This record gives sequence, structure tokens and C-alpha cells, in this order.
Amino acid sequence: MDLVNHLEDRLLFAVPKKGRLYQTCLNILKGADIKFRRNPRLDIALVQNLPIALVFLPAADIPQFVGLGRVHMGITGQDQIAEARLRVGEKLKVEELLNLKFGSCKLQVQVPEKGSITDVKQLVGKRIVTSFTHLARDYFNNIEKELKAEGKVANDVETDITFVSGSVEASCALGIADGIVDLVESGETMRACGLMPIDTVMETSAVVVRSANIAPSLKPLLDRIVSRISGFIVAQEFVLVNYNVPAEALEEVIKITPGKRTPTVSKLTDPGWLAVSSMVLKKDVARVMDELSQHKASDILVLEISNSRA
Ligand SMILES: Nc1ncnc2c1ncn2[C@@H]1O[C@H](COP(=O)(O)OP(=O)(O)OP(=O)(O)O)[C@@H](O)[C@H]1O
Ligand SMILES: O=P(O)(O)OC[C@H]1O[C@H](OP(=O)(O)OP(=O)(O)O)[C@H](O)[C@@H]1O
Repeated sequence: MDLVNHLEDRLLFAVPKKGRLYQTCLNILKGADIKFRRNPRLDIALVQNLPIALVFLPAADIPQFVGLGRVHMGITGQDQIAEARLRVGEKLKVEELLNLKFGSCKLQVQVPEKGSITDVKQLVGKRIVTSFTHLARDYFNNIEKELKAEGKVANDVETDITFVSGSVEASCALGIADGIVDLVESGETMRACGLMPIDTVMETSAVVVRSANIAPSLKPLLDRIVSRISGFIVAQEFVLVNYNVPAEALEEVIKITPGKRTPTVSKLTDPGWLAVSSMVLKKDVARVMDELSQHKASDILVLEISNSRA
């Protein structure tokens, strides 16, 4: 099929084609009932049940495609957006719509654990290797400016920033860098390479973005997709906790499970008892169950939420 001739009037949605964000993005598309079949050789896939075309791109390129209006919306990291803003400048019109709360990590300045550098100021005038050259340049410009104003370094000193596209952590060991600027999540890669963090340039997570100049006719569909994705993300974050409680304990247990908006309280056939149903953050569920038990709640059930809508 000649895909290009099928793109007109479709909402173009950019999705990372590989890397850390890829699999979760596929889960999100499924959760939003966006059905497609992708020919592995093609980076464009027509959605079967909605007038959307998915465009599979490197996460680093998505801000530029969205920000210059070549695709209408996308998913990428805030780090990539910040880098693209510095690279492209004012022409980049990209708007963050929704934080997806995955792909969370920190962009950090790292140096060899066993070296003499312990402060970023010591890296001024030295060699930095990174995939985020614009963010690193901006970060070191500020430090250089400060040190120059204080007369602590000469005016012509400039930190050397070199681009590599991956395996940044190998740079110090290979003798091409005195420090690096790279992403850290668990810290395993950093530690395995004998590096330690000395500062954080920014924190990042994956977000849904849209182009600032999108045709009004596409806006309702874009809003519908964002609402579906948002519902799916909430469903991933929360569980539903149901339990029974003596009426006199209601006030106390509601403090433990206040819900996302408010809990549902229903009568039971036994007039002294009530049933409560409330959304609880997955990460808090064990503590919440312990506290409910201590406050006379019984028959506590935890149910997965497969999807939700605000
Ligand atoms: N370790 C990590 N933990 C969480 N999120 C990460 C991590 N590494 C990267 N990310 C996020 O994912 C985005 C894409 O990074 P990734 O390195 O996966 O991309 P890639 O270069 O396209 O893929 P690959 O490294 O496989 O070539 C980053 O910009 C960041 O927002
Ligand atoms: O703190 P950690 O949990 O170890 O994660 C950090 C690593 O993850 C990313 O790279 P990735 O593995 O995606 O590959 P890359 O180095 O080729 O970009 C990042 O660039 C770090 O190398």
C-alpha cells in the first residue's frame, strides 16, 4: 500500500521506535485501544480503528518532528524536549500535555569514582562526553560564567563537549573524557563503569506532547486519545480496595482510603456495617491494608483496574 497517500486527514502520532520507552509505549497504545499492524520494515503504521497514523521514530527526534509541526503529537522524554529546545530554538513549538510517569531518570554529571574530581567546577575547561550536547553546553556555560565573574578561571577557558550517541559511560575509561553527562535510573550502569554522580542537570520522565499548530479539525481526536492514555495511566497506578467496616469506624477508615476523588460508601444488609470502595495507589496498598485491619475493617479485597476514565 502507498502509505504516504493514506496519511492525509489522519492524526500523526510519533512513538519511540526502540529503546527504553518502546515497550511501555506499545502497552499504552493497546490500553488506549489503538489497533495497528506494523510491517517491521516500515516506520509508519495506519491505525485500523481510528483515523490515526503511527510514526515510529527515535525518541531524540520526536520533539523536532512534533515541534516543527511534521507530526501532530508524540511520546518522548522531557530530556529530549529540553535538548531539542536548545538545539532548535524558538521555532520549536511543542506543548507537554501529560506526564506518563515512566521513563523516569536523572541526567547527571558523572566522574570516575577513583579520580580527583569531586565538584563540577573542577570540570570547567576539561573534556565532557554526552548525547545531550546542548543541555551540557548550557549547564557548563553557566558554571563557566560564574567562575569567570569570580576571576577563578581565564576568560578564554571553555569546557570541551563531545557528542556520542550511546555507551557514554565508557568514555572516561577509554580516556576520551574527564566527565560525562548521561542518564541514570537505577545507577547500575554508572557503578559498573566506576563512575559517581556529582550533580543533576535535570530530572525527566516520558510525556505526551503535541504540536502547537494543529488543525482544529484534528483537535477532538487528539483530546480523545490523550484522555484514553490518561485513563490507562491512572489504571496502572491505582488498585481498587473494597472492604466492610462497622459504621462507627467509618470516619477513621476514610482517612486511610480517601480515594482519588472520594470513596464510595454503600449500606450492607446488616445495619451496623458499611461497604467501602476506594482507589488506592499501588505503591501504598500494603500499608493501607495493614492500617485498615487495625481500624476494624474486614473482608478487604484488592482489585486490579484494567482501565479508567476521569
Ligand atoms: N535507564 C533509563 N531509565 C528510564 N528512562 C530512560 C533510561 N534511559 C533512557 N530513558 C528515557 O528514554 C529515552 C530514550 O532513551 P534510549 O537510550 O532508550 O533511546 P535510544 O537511544 O533511542 O535507544 P537505544 O539506546 O536503544 O539506541 C531517554 O531520552 C530518556 O527519556
Ligand atoms: O541507571 P541505569 O538503570 O543503569 O540506566 C542508565 C542507562 O540507561 C540508558 O542507556 P541504555 O541502556 O538505554 O543504552 P545506551 O547507553 O545505548 O543509550 C542511559 O544512557 C544509561 O546508560
